Amino acid sequence: MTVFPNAKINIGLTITGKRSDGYHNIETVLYPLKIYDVLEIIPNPDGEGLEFSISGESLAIPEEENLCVKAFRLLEERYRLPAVKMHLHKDIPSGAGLGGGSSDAAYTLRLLNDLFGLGISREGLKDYARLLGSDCAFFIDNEPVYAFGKGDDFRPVRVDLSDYFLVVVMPDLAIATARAYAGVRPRKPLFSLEAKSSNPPEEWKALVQNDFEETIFKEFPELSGIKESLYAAGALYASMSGSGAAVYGIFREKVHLPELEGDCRVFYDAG
Ligand SMILES: C[C@](O)(CO)[C@H](O)COP(=O)(O)OP(=O)(O)OC[C@H]1O[C@@H](n2ccc(N)nc2=O)[C@H](O)[C@@H]1O
Ligand SMILES: Nc1ncnc2c1ncn2[C@@H]1O[C@H](COP(=O)(O)OP(=O)(O)OP(=O)(O)O)[C@@H](O)[C@H]1O
Repeated sequence: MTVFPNAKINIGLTITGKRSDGYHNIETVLYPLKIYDVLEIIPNPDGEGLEFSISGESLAIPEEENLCVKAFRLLEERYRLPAVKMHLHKDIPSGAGLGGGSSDAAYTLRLLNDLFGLGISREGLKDYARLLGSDCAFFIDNEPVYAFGKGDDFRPVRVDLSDYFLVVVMPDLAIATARAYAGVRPRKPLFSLEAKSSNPPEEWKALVQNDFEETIFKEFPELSGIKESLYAAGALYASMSGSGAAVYGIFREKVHLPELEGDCRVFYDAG
């Protein structure tokens, strides 16, 4: 069986406090993108356990560190899983703030559950996903949500970008999430993002911000340059996604940005 783990963007991101478990409390809106990896899992009756292979963008991590493998191991410890062959084709840029690895993990849980009839509920899958990373649980339902706590408690949100043209720009730069969090001082926002996101994208520029931008843009000014280029090209709203390095722009009409394509991967109509 083959599935297509998708990426996500963060619309706004406020870091509201440091938790006793070393993580941070945040609020953000998570929104699914039409940018995909490919994940195939097939029963392997002549084999044992998990045979894993990967293609596409290389990750330079040991196999057991891959979030797909971690997801398999998590279920293997709790359920009788038949031997499988798993292949992951990476196309979502990694270290981008696009949730690629998190999505791969969530889709591995969903696929094993469906393939072998494990009977795990949606909420049960989200609880397993929470053990794999803060962004993973979002990809179980994969709907736009207002996320809070560690970023894996959700409330529905009415954000619909289907009438807009979303461009995602990915420079040749990977940013480690932990390092990005270490650089930001928490703040208490006057108004919650949950309220602000009910405004249309035309009003977000003055309302909705990503708290990582200040420190990340100081270290990587080219990212701020991309954001400004998107506004210069007519974006209604532009922002870095999550802890970066991807920067996205929301346009009313279709655009083409050849000036950005030289040094970056540009994904058009991604929303
Ligand atoms: C930046 C976001 O992508 C926004 O959606 C997420 O908050 C990060 O999600 P993620 O990549 O799945 O992050 P995890 O793999 O859970 O955590 C990586 C590291 O980021 C930091 N981290 C992550 C989430 C969070 N709420 N507070 C944190 O401080 C911690 O140092 C953690 O060790
Ligand atoms: N299947 C995978 N795909 C991508 N990265 C993976 C995967 N498994 C483990 N990783 C590791 O996780 C790190 C972060 O992966 P991921 O793509 O989720 O982060 P990201 O793009 O920064 O997204 P976000 O920070 O929004 O979760 C990578 O740098 C890589 O070392």
